[in-house]
This record gives sequence, C-alpha cells and structure tokens, in this order.
Amino acid sequence: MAKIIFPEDFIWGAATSSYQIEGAFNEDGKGESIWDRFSHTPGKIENGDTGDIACDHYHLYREDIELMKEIGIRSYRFSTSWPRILPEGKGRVNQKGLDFYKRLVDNLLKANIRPMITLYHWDLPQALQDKGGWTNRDTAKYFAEYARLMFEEFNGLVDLWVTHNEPWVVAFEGHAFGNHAPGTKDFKTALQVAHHLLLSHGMAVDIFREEDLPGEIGITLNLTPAYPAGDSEKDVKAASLLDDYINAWFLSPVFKGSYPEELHHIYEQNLGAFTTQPGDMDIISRDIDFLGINYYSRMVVRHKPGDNLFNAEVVKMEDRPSTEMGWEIYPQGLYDILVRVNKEYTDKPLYITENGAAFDDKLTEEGKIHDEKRINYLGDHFKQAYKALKDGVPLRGYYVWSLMDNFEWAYGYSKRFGLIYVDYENGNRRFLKDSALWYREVIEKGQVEA
Ligand SMILES: OC[C@@H]1[C@@H](O)[C@H](O)[C@@H](O)c2[nH]c(CCc3ccccc3)c[n+]21
Repeated sequence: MAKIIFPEDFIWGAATSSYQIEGAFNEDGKGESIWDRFSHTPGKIENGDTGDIACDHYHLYREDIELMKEIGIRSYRFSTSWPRILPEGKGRVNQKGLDFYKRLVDNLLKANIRPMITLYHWDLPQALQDKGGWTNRDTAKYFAEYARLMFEEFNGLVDLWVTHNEPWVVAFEGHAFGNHAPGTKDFKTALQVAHHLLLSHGMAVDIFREEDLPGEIGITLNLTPAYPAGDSEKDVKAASLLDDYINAWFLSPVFKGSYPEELHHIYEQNLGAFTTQPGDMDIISRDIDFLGINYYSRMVVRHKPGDNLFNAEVVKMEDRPSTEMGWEIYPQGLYDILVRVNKEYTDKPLYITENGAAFDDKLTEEGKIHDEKRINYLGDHFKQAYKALKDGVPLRGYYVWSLMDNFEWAYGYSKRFGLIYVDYENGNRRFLKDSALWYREVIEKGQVEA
C-alpha cells in the first residue's frame, strides 16, 4: 500500500464515558445510576471495583484536557451522566451537575477540541429503573426530554450528538446475560429493551430537528462482523444469523425501518412478540446525519445444532493474536464492516466512535509505558480505515477507545484501554503511554507508516 495520508480535516479523536472515568458518584447532587447500584452489588464486578472514584475526572478534567492538547486530538467523545443532570431521571434539574458539563465543554472549546456528546452510555437513573427502566416505554419519553434539555443547554457549543452507545450491549449484556446493569437474564426482555432504546433514539432525533439546532445527530452501534468457520451451507447460515443478531437487528430498523425479517420470525415463533405500537418503526428510522461504529473484533461462527435459537456457536480463534479481553485482533474486519454498512445500509457519513485494545500495560520506574502492541493494533486498524476511505466510504473521523485507562465494566480496573495510563494506587496520576506519543505524530502528519 502506498503512503497512507489521511485528509487534512479528518477528525482524529479519543473517547470515554461518564461512569467509566468521572467518579464523584454521589457528589454535588448527582442521583444514583443503575451502574452505581450494580457495582455496589457484591459479586458483580471483578475485585469488587466500583465507579465511585474511577479516574476522578470530575475533579481532574482540566488536567485531562491539557493531556488531550498534548496528544493533539481534534475531538473528544464523552458521555453525560443522565442522573448527574436529572437525579430522578425527569423533572428537577441538578444545576451543579449541568455546570460540570458546561465547564468541561467550555474548556474543550478553549482548547480547540470539538466535543462529541453521547447522551446515553449505560448509566440510567436508578429512579427510572425502579419504574421498570428500559422495559417501560415511558423511559423512552423521559430520555427524549433529557435530550431536549441537553440540546437547549449546549445549543451552539456542541455540534456532534450521539443518542445511544451500543443498544445491543445495553439490551443483551444488561438484560439477557446479566453481565451488565441492571443484571436481568431474560432474552425476550432484552428484545423489548432494544425496541424501547431504538424508539427513544428516534424520539430524540425528532426533538433535535424540532429545536432546529446546528450540528449533526447520530447513533453509535457496536458492529461485529460474523464470518463462517467453513464454507458449508450450515456454517454460512449460522454466521448470517449471528450477524443479524448483533448488527442487522439495529442497523435495519434505523436505516430501513424494519427488523431483519427471518430473525424477527424466529424470535416471534420461539419467544412471542415483544410490545410495539403503530408508527414505532417510522420514529426509529428517522433520518440521521451520521452513524457511529464501534469496532473491536470479528466473530467466526460455525453451525451447532440445538445450542441456541441460531444453531450457532462462536469459534475461539486460539492460534490468532488477541487482546487482554480475549478478542481476536482482526483489522480487516474494520474494512469489511465499513464497506458493508456503506453498501447495504447508508451513504451517510460514518465515524469510528470506538476502536482500541486492552493490553497488559506496565508503568516503568521512569514513568513510561512501552505499549507497542497498542501502537501496532491501532496502526493496523488505521490502515484498514484508510483503505475504506480510498474505496469511497465517507469516513469522517476516528475516536480511539480510550483516552485514558478506566472502569472496564464487569472487569473493573483490571483492563487498560487508554492512551493515557492511570495510576489508581497513587492519586490517579496520569502518564502518556508510548501510543499517545505515536498518535500525536499520526495526527500531526495525518500519516500512518505503511
Ligand atoms: O470494552 C471496551 C469498550 C468499553 O469500555 C466501552 O464502554 C464500550 O462502548 C465498548 N463496547 C465494546 C464492544 C462491544 C462489547 C462491549 C462489552 C461487552 C461485549 C461487547 C467495547 N467497549
């Protein structure tokens, strides 16, 4: 491949989320979130870790913005904590909570860093969970009202808005498998939750249009392309169904206004229909300005009779390089999914809103972190993104997950994804990893070494 030079205006960024970095879980009037409740429940999180303090970003955000400037990122994707702003999820506004985000955005703009706000990155107000959470259709309405408040408060300051981060994870990890908050384990409940999440997305888009705001609105989906283990028809079928279960189940409603037909039929036959109302699919598929894609790895799938509704199982790629999460390193999957989304679903602009890797980072005596594995991982994925760009995919930007090491959900602080190392044991000190210094060069030159 010839020299890899990205467009001058390519939006190089980094991403985080509120519960994973902020801490101050009960400070300045913030309401409880379902992740506060879940992480305080014994046995849910590795080492009994919680987000009570996390990276203490709530107090250290100015220092963190200085580090963003040092790395030279052009945009910073973060999420706002719904219960920090609306402690009960609706009604009373916690002005101190809102003021934190006002200060954060003001300082980002002063640093010439473009904010991208994700309105929901999993931390639902517990008060709404107590009323059924996402199983309750009313929560979609309350989400839209929270979105309206944010659009009005940040009108003219923030012009990149993401409604939801990964509705698949919220629905299935949170409601089918129980690995995430609120921790229920019922597949049909997960389908109902997915529907209400998508509905709330569409309702927020309607309000964004109504408020006639400058800027763009989209949604972020975790897309994991599935590849058949063998070329048998059964393997191909199994891969296609798992691919629909993770990817098309969300892409199709948002861009085509309907659930994938065959899988919808399988669910209805085996689980009965989840509750919808006439017009829901029209709301869900309202026109959006961009799609955010979170890509980490692929799935290799083979036929496995009777194992699940899909008669499929994911094959562990033992002989392939993988990250600390056990996810196979497969950069080509990023190219494949970018091209497929552009070909099969939308010609709207795309952002890679998350891509990154956890490796076993060690802080040296000199305060260095030689994370060459992360440099290689990111470089290989940047090259695939570039290949998609050259093939005509309207890719506008790339947000590395993550700006800093943070609370990795059920894994607690045991997994490090950051460009910045966080020394939790010593006052949450921050250290730029080698990958941060490498990223600075890539951004400056707009170039990745071939
Ligand atoms: O695991 C790394 C990151 C999380 O820290 C982010 O909060 C989240 O947006 C995110 N999504 C994915 C891929 C989807 C996934 C997440 C969790 C469990 C299974 C799949 C990886 N990540």
